[in-house]
Amino acid sequence: MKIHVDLKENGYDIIMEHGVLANVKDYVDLNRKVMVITDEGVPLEYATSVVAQCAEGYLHVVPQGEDSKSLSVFKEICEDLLEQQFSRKDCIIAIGGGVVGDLSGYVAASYMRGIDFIQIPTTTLSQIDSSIGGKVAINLDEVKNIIGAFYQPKIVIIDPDTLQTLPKRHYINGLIEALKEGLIYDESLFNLFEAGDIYKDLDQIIEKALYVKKDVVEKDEKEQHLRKILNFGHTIGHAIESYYHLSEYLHGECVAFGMLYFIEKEDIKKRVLAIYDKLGIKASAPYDPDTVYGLLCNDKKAAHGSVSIVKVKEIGKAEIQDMKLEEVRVLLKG
Ligand SMILES: NC(=O)c1ccc[n+]([C@@H]2O[C@H](COP(=O)([O-])OP(=O)(O)OC[C@H]3O[C@@H](n4cnc5c(N)ncnc54)[C@H](O)[C@@H]3O)[C@@H](O)[C@H]2O)c1
Ligand SMILES: O=C(O)C(=O)C[C@@H](O)[C@H](O)[C@H](O)COP(=O)(O)O
Ligand SMILES: [Zn+2]
Repeated sequence: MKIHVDLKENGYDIIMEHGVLANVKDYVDLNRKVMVITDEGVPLEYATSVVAQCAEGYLHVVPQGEDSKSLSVFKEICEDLLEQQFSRKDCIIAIGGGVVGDLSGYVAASYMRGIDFIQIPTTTLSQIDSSIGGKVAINLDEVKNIIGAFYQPKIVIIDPDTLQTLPKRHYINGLIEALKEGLIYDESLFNLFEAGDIYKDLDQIIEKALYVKKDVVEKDEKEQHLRKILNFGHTIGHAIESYYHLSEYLHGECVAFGMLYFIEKEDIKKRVLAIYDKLGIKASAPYDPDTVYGLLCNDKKAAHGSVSIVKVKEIGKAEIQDMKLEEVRVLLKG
């Protein structure tokens, strides 16, 4: 399957094909220096099989987990590129989840003010969400994605076969971003979670989620307004993720917490909670409201005492409403 993301200067294709990892050379110019970046939790054969297809391939493995989205790991990769004398005509390939993709993308956006970047996502989250749309970033002092850029990949190559080795908790974690997209944009995607099978319907879930993100990013690449809907659940979700030091709960699990605060109707909330039960995920985590409030003020949608909050009043439809931060503090206490 091929989906084209149509952006004026920097549109690109998303290729989704079982077994495509063996043929990356058919889609990407590998006759140059290529730095393949992965993390230690991703089966190494995924990266080595791509390095083997390169004229001059290099492999950089980072530790798994959020701590790799850091200035220190960013610096290590940049130093590696410099040492191997990478030029502007060379490229970076990210093979992994959202951590590897966000980190590698920010390196690609920064090194020599930008070199080619290719995403080969290997988690449900990165195949559904993080590999497209161009949001690349690292964390700073446990604040999520506070240093970053909008930097689109040249191509995204999705091999669903790589998900076969993904641990179940991470498999479920990534699906929450697709559930989010069903709630804010595509009721048929939501219905797949309510009535479908998250294993048998996986390709359909990924495809529908990709079309949601494609549609929204094409309309508002740099998140001036509409794209904020993709941040549904993230205002409180990111704050709770940081509250737990980016380690206790996974990103999608925190988004699941955050979404519930802004689903207006009780009957819809009940349907979402039934899906959480089906997925085996928690609906909340204990926290100190004032601490979470302090973290929430770092939200990139906040300014001058207010924050753009995404709300769902009907399934498949999101609204963006500016709320006083103080109102959100009251909500957190309630
Ligand atoms: N840029 C965006 O638009 C965007 C969107 C959503 C989330 N994110 C970010 O993505 C990150 C979360 O990404 P994630 O959930 O993919 O986590 P992750 O990148 O940490 O990967 C999850 C775990 O699975 C392992 N893994 C990856 N692929 C595997 C495979 N095929 N088989 C076995 N193990 C594998 C990794 O080593 C890691 O331990 C967060 O930092 C979040 O902020 C970014
Ligand atoms: O693509 C977007 O826009 C999103 O908001 C997707 C989110 O799922 C993702 O977690 C993103 O990284 C959060 O963006 P941020 O601007 O809050 O860091
Ligand atoms: Zn997210």
